[in-house]
Amino acid sequence: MNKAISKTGVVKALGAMSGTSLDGVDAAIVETDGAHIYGFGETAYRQYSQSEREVLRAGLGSWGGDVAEAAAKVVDTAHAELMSEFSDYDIAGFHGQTLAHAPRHQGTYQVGDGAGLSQKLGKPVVWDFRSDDVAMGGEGAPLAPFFHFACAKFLKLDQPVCFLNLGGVGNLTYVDPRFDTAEEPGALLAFDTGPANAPVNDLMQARLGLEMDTGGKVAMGGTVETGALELFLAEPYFSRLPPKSLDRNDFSEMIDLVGELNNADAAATLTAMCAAGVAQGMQHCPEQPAMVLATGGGRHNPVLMQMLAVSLDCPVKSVEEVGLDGDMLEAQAFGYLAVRVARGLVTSAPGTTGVSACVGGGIVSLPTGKR
Ligand SMILES: Nc1ncnc2c1ncn2[C@@H]1O[C@H](COP(=O)(O)OP(=O)(O)OP(=O)(O)O)[C@@H](O)[C@H]1O
Ligand SMILES: CC(=O)N[C@H]1[C@@H]2OC[C@@H](O2)[C@@H](O)[C@@H]1O[C@H](C)C(=O)O
Repeated sequence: MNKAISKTGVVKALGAMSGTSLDGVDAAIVETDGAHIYGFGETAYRQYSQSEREVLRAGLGSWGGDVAEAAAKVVDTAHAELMSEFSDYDIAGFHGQTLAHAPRHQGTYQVGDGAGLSQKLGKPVVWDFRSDDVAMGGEGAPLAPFFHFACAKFLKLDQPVCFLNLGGVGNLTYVDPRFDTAEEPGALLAFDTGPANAPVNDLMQARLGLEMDTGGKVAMGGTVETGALELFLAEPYFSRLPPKSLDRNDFSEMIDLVGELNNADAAATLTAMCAAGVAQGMQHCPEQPAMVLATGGGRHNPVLMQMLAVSLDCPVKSVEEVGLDGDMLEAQAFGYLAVRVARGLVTSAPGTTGVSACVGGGIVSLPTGKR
């Protein structure tokens, strides 16, 4: 029996996530029994410094070795600092940083030492969420869908909706809250839609030394180059049926498709590629959702949001419009999933990662003396 937390009842979980954008670590409290959400609590953010970000960037694509070890140190330090700001919680969920993801080949690789973090925080820590799903033949991502299902129930929604995370990579969860549980076939369909902000960020970095196209200001003055957009949509990824997932750099060559364009046209075209990947992906939804709820940093980009509004057949809203926190949803997701793991509940299903049967996963590390 797992003694990380009590077997039943509502607990406070602290989730922490370091996403593909490499901007920083988000941490947030969620109150849950592993099935339902009862409330959300404190949140915090710790930005990576420029030099830390460079170490992480150097580690991307590696499956171990010195660069990965250096990245792991940055991840461990940043998480320990940020999560130490919290004390009132029962268990933590630690996603770590994905350095590489190729579920059908080498697997999936998140750095970060959950056992060490548990010692530092003096709390049970759940980590390595993705490996078991991949070992069972799943994509290992996305994992937020079970949390999205719980959010839809928390919001008392009674029609299908989509959660659309616009991070470095985009991922979509179709949720049908008319089902009782997330495990039931048909309750969830999820997949990565394509690159979201990562190519635009890379373009801004390469051409202007900027981290992002803040407010879509560069893209706003540009014209979408339809030839490049068509070449992008011809990528075999878009004709694959979901579930399916991506590595951050799977589409890094997209930047070459806009190489000849001026900054504004290039940014507009890469932004349009993100929206087009989502529109393409939406065709896989079993029913037209009542709305798309956008979360992640891309929802702050009005150019991207406008492109989505034009290309999707249903309203597109920020999750804030229904009372959720779009900067913290992924961190909350890993807090929620930590409780599921600790209580032996599954965290993915055939409809979310393509795994052959519902599967749990994750390692539970307990601080010394608390076994
Ligand atoms: N004001 C803004 N204007 C335009 N883009 C923005 C703005 N704020 C954030 N973004 C974009 O959102 C990105 C960060 O998004 P987010 O924090 O959701 O990513 P992530 O969680 O690291 O990625 P993933 O979900 O793929 O793991 C930034 O790198 C930037 O591209
Ligand atoms: C392998 C990996 O880390 N994937 C991330 C990434 O970032 C967005 C998208 O690609 C999604 O599949 C996933 O993260 C979210 C939190 C998830 O697992 O739901």
